[in-house]
Amino acid sequence: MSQRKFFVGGNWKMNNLKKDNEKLIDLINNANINYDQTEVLVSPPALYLDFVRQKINPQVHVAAQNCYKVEKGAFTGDISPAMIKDCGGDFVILGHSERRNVFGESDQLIGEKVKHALESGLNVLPCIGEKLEEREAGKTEEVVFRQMKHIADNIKDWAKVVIAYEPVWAIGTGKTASPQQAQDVHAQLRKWLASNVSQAVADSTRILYGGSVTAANAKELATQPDIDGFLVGGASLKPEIVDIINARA
Ligand SMILES: O=C(CO)COP(=O)(O)O
Repeated sequence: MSQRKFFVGGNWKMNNLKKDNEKLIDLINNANINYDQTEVLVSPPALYLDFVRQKINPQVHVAAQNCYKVEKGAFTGDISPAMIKDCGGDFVILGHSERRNVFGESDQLIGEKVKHALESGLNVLPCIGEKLEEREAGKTEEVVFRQMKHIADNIKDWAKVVIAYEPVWAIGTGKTASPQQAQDVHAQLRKWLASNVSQAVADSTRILYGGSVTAANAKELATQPDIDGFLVGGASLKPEIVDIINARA
């Protein structure tokens, strides 16, 4: 188990209306959570950032699920880091596999978004991960290292960065990576950071695992030395998120 502070994020994706958000907020606000031990983040759809920020425990980070790479302009339908901050958000998830694969975002664009979000003063949570066919072709490392490089090249202040490794084949499928499979990739990513950024950054940067995390599998995943927490989708909409947050408690 690492000395890095445990970190659990709930990516609500495009789910829930205000009344459901209120229930989730109540759940988290009333739960027994040791915030000295675990950092907690929730990521509602951007429309609800303000609403969630007003109501949730101030110790909980509030993240947008995406943003664009400039502060303002003629980009119909998009939002900027300045707007996220204005609505009380302090983090943004970037490069989620659904952004990459459903909305066609490139490594290059994700790198540019990381750069602008950091320059705007947000913390960033960039996501990387291979598809099933890439894993089966033995290309997992090649893919995640390439994704990581486009992100890392745009980061100056690593204290504002938490990485999520989310194998695409494990997202929303009920197929979690085994603790060993996840640990292996996390260890390789940390080695990559040591060689390509610095040993200090490799030692201090949290690498979260995401992909079908549940209360049932979180505890064992959380014992792996290079897994520093989770980015949770489906289970973050249910009461079990509290058990996942407390997986190391
Ligand atoms: O995409 C994810 C979190 O960002 C993971 O989603 P699930 O936990 O639903 O598999």
